[in-house]
Amino acid sequence: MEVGIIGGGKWGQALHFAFSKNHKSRLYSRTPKHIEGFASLEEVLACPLLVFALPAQVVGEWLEANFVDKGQSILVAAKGIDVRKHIFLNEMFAKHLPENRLAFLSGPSFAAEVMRALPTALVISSHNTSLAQTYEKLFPSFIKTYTNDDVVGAEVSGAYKNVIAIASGICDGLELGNNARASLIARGLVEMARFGVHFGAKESSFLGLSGAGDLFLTASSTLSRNYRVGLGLAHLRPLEQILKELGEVAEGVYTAKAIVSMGTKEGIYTPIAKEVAHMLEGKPPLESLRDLLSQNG
Ligand SMILES: NC(=O)C1=CN([C@@H]2O[C@H](COP(=O)(O)OP(=O)(O)OC[C@H]3O[C@@H](n4cnc5c(N)ncnc54)[C@H](O)[C@@H]3O)[C@@H](O)[C@H]2O)C=CC1
Ligand SMILES: O=C(CO)COP(=O)(O)O
Repeated sequence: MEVGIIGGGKWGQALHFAFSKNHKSRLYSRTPKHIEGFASLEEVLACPLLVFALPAQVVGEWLEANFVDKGQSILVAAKGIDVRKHIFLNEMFAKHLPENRLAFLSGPSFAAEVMRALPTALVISSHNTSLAQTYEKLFPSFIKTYTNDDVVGAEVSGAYKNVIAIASGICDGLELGNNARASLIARGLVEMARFGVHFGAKESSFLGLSGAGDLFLTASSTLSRNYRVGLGLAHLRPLEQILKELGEVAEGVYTAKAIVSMGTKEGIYTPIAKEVAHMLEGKPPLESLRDLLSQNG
């Protein structure tokens, strides 16, 4: 099969590496890369199976400016919620192609480990079962895949866990201990499930790889960019400087704000996301964590 990847960041390159094991994979990014299979945008858009691996915040403008509908399907590999429009990515993509040509990728998967061909498990979610199964065939044997039809569950899990990972990094950066971190992660899981179920997600998705799996991974490892943002905030470093040094996307920074807006509008209880948004705007981390973890919080 032939697959075209849009986005040459860490995740786009890792997926390209994985797909290239058994298939013809082409990768396009705005900055040319010296890797086998690098292709022009035109060549990539001509592939029947596309994978979108750019940050969530650029989805709208990228599709408007570049997407040409030739009947291709898209597997969305970004994990975030648009901070300006406050809508899920499936709604943004649905403006450009029908939902039966859309699928979403989620699950615990650091690009750096996929690049080393380490065992990984991923979920492909689509309202079109046969499309999910087609994308499944692209993955090599070191990646175990599962399919389901819970698109909103996959999206909310992938986006929300980044916000909880920032909180967890802050908790560890402040050296508040393992008890505190475990309680944040567990409460974070409940919080993200409540948010997702409100928008139609299945609760069971949050107990599996997309939810608990990716949350546990991201909220407990310095390999996570979002967790590292949290560590930086705990050490009272300015956000701008943290992001500049990171040099890669940390989706939770934007998704926290989107969740708070959507939660406020819909009357959903999102205490951890709210405190993360406050800390990103300058609230002292110790004060925020006390508000979250103390008896009166
Ligand atoms: N790195 C990882 O381990 C994983 C990342 N993801 C998700 O995949 C998405 C992409 O992440 P990474 O590749 O890791 O980020 P990255 O920061 O490594 O790369 C992002 C890429 O997007 C490009 N880009 C940024 N704005 C652009 C624009 N306006 N137009 C065109 N290109 C633009 C950058 O030049 C860069 O090549 C994120 O939503 C992330 O949450 C999902 C699973 C794992
Ligand atoms: O989504 C990821 C792993 O599943 C990557 O997390 P970070 O973006 O925090 O590095």
